[in-house]
Amino acid sequence: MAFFDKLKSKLFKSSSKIDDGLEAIVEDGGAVDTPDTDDALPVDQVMDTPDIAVEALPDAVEDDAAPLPADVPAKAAPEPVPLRDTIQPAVPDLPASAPAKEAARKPGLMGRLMGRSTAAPVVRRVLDDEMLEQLEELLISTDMGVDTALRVTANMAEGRFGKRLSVEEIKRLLAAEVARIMDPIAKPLPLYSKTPQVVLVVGVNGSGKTTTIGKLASQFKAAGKNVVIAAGDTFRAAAVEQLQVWGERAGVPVLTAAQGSDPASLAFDAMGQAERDGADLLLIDTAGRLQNRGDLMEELAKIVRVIRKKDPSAPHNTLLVLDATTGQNALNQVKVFQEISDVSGLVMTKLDGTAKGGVLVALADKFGLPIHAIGVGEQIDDLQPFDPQEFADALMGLDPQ
Ligand SMILES: Nc1nc2c(ncn2[C@@H]2O[C@H](COP(=O)(O)OP(=O)(O)OP(=O)(O)O)[C@@H](O)[C@H]2O)c(=O)[nH]1
Repeated sequence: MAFFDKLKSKLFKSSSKIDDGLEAIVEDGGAVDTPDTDDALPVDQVMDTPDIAVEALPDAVEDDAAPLPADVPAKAAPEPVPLRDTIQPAVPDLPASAPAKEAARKPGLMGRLMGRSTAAPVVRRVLDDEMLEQLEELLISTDMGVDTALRVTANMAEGRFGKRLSVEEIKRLLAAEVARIMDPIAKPLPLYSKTPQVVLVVGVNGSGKTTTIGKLASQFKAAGKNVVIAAGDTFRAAAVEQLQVWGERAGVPVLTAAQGSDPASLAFDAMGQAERDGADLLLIDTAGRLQNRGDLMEELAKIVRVIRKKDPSAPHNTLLVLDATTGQNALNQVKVFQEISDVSGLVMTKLDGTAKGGVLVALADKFGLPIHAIGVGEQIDDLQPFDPQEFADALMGLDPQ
């Protein structure tokens, strides 16, 4: 619960945008429940979940939850990541608590017969084409993207046209749809039995690569893993210093090279040190200068070539770090980095304080790449495992269920 509160308060900007927008949409053409309208449309009927949503829920959750034998071959056998506060994805509840909540707010039978109201009135609006369009626009404004917003709202509307919905009910229905899209891609960073496991971290400058590596190193170290960091962005002195600070804090060695020197040669040395140290994980930072794509592609390719001399199966993960505040531009970055490297999973940073959190839904919908973790601040604990239902609820501004 504490985790949820934190995520929710940190995703405040996305959720408050949806909050405000939904209030306005429902009030525009909605009406306060009266005894007549209550009787006409029982809440539990409104909240019936279409079959499509029910079927997709349980499957995806089991994948990563099963513990794995220790001696399985590399890449075949991920074990759950030992991130601090790891929360295994829960089977998303069907959106059943909204009716219960709102029913609880309604006056009892006697109260209604006597015309007494014991709670604030609930405004509901009939779901029609116009309202659906408004909902689409609202989701698009959180950077969910047109295609994804259309799909989310269409699924949510299925079987509910002509029914009267309240803000709370719409939030729960939309959250269920979002969680359904996100569920298959919520996967902790897999850990392999083969060590050192080499994790190449890529992303444009400023996306949060350095910070994410620092947080990952600290959290893995705290979980008992032996970690080595290679400060592979040899052009940016500030990035190297930042990594050294994280390294000191976490008690993790950070390998650096002279400014402007060849990152591939640093990566090679780091492989050597990781092997000598018996490290479990080698995290390699890389440059993010997309201005010259050809150069960056060649630089990454060279790093890969060189580390494969020591381990032909490396890198075992290529983590793309994306900045949520860039909104739809993040989609473009995935495309570009998929072209120049073998992206195996995503970390989305800066979800705190942005109204563009919906972009994560668009990413999940479009690329289906695993989301290993999300950044919700600059502190070590602000890198969290990705939980689809909590994310969906926080995005919609829902209270904990
Ligand atoms: N609010 C917030 N800030 C973050 C988060 N992750 C990183 N930052 C900040 O974003 C800024 C850029 O982060 P870096 O880790 O330096 O990004 P980078 O990709 O390594 O960028 P270069 O060092 O320029 O290559 C820093 O000020 C970080 O503190 C996050 O999840 N939330």
